[in-house]
Amino acid sequence: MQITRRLEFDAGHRISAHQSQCRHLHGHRYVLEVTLSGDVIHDACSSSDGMVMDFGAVKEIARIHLVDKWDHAFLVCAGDTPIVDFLAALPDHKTVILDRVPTAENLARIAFDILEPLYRDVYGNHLRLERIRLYETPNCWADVLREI
Ligand SMILES: Nc1nc2c(c(=O)[nH]1)N=C([C@H](O)[C@H](O)COP(=O)(O)OP(=O)(O)OP(=O)(O)O)CN2
Ligand SMILES: [Zn+2]
Repeated sequence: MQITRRLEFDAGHRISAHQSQCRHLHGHRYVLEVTLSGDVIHDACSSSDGMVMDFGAVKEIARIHLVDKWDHAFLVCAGDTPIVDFLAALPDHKTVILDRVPTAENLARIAFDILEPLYRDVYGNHLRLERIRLYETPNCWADVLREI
């Protein structure tokens, strides 16, 4: 069985080498979809009876380990030095420095790699992170799928 939990957050970014608009500083309301697979729990004594994982618990893991860190942050590549230096000069600015360009593809990959071990076997019901889908806009998204 598969379940999906959707979370949303706001963040700024730019793609400095982009030929068009995206080289400018701008932001998105990102949508993160976390898709898990696992066996449905059959335990009348458990609050998760009938579930793969409680949607609230799915959200808490993604919120604590990813969304709270990226929400209202500026996501910047370490190599984008003018912006890294500018943001460092702003007192207490929420900046997330990444080792790669903050495209939807790269952000989805980073999200998958952070979250995958955190969902693995949480309930002993073969729970796995199957897919991270990250919407950069309502029309543009990237998927990272579990490979093994
Ligand atoms: N493969 C990718 N292409 C682009 C990315 C990306 O992350 N991966 N990012 C951008 C820009 O950052 C921007 O977020 C996308 O803007 P745009 O193409 O304008 O998307 P919209 O949904 O706003 O487009 P509409 O034409 O208004 O629907 C660019 N490319
Ligand atoms: Zn963008």
